Amino acid sequence: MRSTAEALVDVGGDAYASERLGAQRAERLRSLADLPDVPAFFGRIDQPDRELHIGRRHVTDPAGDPQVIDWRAPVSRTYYQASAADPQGLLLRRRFGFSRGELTSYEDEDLTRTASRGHQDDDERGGDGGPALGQLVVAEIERPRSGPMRDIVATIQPDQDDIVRAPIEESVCIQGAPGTGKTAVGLHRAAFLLYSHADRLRRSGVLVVGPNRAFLHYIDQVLPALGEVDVTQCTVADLGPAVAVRAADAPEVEAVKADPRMAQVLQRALLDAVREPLEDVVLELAARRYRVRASRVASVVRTLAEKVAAPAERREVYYSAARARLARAVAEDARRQGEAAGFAPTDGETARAARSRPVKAAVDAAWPARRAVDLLADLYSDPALLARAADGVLDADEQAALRWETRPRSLARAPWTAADVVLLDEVEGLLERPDTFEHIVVDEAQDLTAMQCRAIGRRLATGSLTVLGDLAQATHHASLGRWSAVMAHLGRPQATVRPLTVGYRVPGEVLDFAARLLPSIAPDLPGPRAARRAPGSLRMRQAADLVEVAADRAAQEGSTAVICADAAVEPTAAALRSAGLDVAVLGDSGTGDQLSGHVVVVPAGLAKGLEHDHVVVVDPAAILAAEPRGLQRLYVVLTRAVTSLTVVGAEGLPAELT
Ligand SMILES: Nc1ncnc2c1ncn2[C@@H]1O[C@H](COP(=O)(O)OP(=O)(O)OP(=O)(O)O)[C@@H](O)[C@H]1O
Repeated sequence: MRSTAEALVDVGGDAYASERLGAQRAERLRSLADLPDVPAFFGRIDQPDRELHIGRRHVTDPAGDPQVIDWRAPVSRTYYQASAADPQGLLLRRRFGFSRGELTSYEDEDLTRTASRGHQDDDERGGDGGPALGQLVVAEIERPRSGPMRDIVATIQPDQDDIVRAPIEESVCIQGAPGTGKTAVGLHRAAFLLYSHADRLRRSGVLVVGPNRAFLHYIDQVLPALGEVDVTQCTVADLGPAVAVRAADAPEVEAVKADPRMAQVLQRALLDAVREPLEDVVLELAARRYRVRASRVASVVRTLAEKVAAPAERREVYYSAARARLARAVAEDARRQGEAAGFAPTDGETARAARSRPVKAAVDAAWPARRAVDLLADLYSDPALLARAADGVLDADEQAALRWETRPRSLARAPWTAADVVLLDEVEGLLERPDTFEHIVVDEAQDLTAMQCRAIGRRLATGSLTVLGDLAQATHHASLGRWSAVMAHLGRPQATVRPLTVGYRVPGEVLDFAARLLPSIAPDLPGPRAARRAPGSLRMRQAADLVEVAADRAAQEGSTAVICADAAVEPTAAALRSAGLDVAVLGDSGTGDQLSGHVVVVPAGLAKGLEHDHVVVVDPAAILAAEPRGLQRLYVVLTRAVTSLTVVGAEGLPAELT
């Protein structure tokens, strides 16, 4: 297929057509480029009359006959869904095992055996009564981690496949315990939708929103490995305007800024400067003078203000565009007067009149141009404006929490906080229509505040959402706590919540241990079930044993992370280095070499969503004490391990875990 594409000659009817053909061919070659170590197929299904190989993309022979079927094609579905109990027309499923691109093994499942026989085989039962996993699937899950996240296309499980292939119209919300594959499922769903609805999605795109740069860096190879290179990935902060964050809010201040009532306050503040004019506008149109009555202009201003204040999904007019509309309305009024008097001003003359000085002055007075940063700075530093905008919405204490002592002279150096960026984005969403996407995948969504949800929802004009998260891992104090609230603020309140309960990452011993925190942090959630058990995977050690434990784990195959309270990162790294260990520290940006260092020290605040073969959790008491939701943070860090978890300083574990 590659040589066919390479051999084509880009001759179109003219230079432009030839150039377009060349660009298309380059695109095709790019999508056909092989990634080293990525085999052309990973599975086979045998139907009574044919055998089909399943792979990451279609492969055809020179005659155009399919040799490998794309995993996303409808016929591939049986590869993921068939079981002995419900063979779906298959006789056999074969999984191929590869090592560094070389075929090393295969495993057959005879789907003609009856269900009861299959499930009684000891080696087919999952760790905690979960699904029966073949040896190749277990080997894939346990394969040592290094570097970024991998795709799971060869081994997607039936409950995961249901979500991956849910119809594009359906917004889905997935509540899944740690390591159940939420992130993997969300990314594979993006790839599935891009394949199944290529035209629709390539035009307006797919967006993946993650919690921080380190996480985005960790997942950024998955979609390219699946042949999808045109997906935008960003953090919620990236959605907002590029202002430098120079300050942090106290929790009670952040709680006010994250509250959805702020949307109303900001909208009122924006429209506060809009004035119905008291004076007529006198303007020239096609060399004649006209007077447009103040009452006429006022009525246009009122209508526009109502339209700008409409809920986002029904908003037709944005604040900035309303200025041009107002100017046009004034000029059009003059034109009608001219027509009534027997003149016929042209479109061009009317447009010129709309740009004339008296009309501009009238628009500036009635509907002043605004910038988000000015508006928010005004709101924070002008108590009278704040009182007008927040009247009946925020109480006196809440208003006081927002106030700045003084308005900084330069707004570029203002003490903006992360929550302010979200508010600035809300204002920008009133000023201009944001760029929108046809599908948005939101990961770690349990931590979103109402205002962050609104920022994401605004970017979803008519499309649908895949929302992934675990309420038990919600560490942000202003997060919403209920999926119904998250989905409502995202603008898709009807979404169904689907659970994923089988944990693939964490061995049963470790998962059961961490889950003892659930009654305290998320009593309504079902306990997770581990797909496999690994005796000896959980160990408790004294604080003094840190260096010895880290050295021992680092000597094992796979990645080793030492997770500690954010404030303890430097001393912990220093202690390990002075013992001669090769240590990297994971920073916000999460660059590759930090992730593949021999021992990587991970601040607890950045551990979410990541995983490592061996995890050493240092001083749980400090992690617990570092933040109001310390128990949730501890649950996150205890559920990062694929192979082993060692708690160092186990004497400081909370009562639930001792
Ligand atoms: N069907 C599968 N086959 C092989 N590996 C899988 C499968 N499902 C999940 N995994 C692996 O399990 C690990 C956890 O997956 P993932 O990170 O998507 O879980 P998560 O639910 O997002 O976890 P967290 O709650 O910690 O964010 C990953 O290494 C992933 O590759």
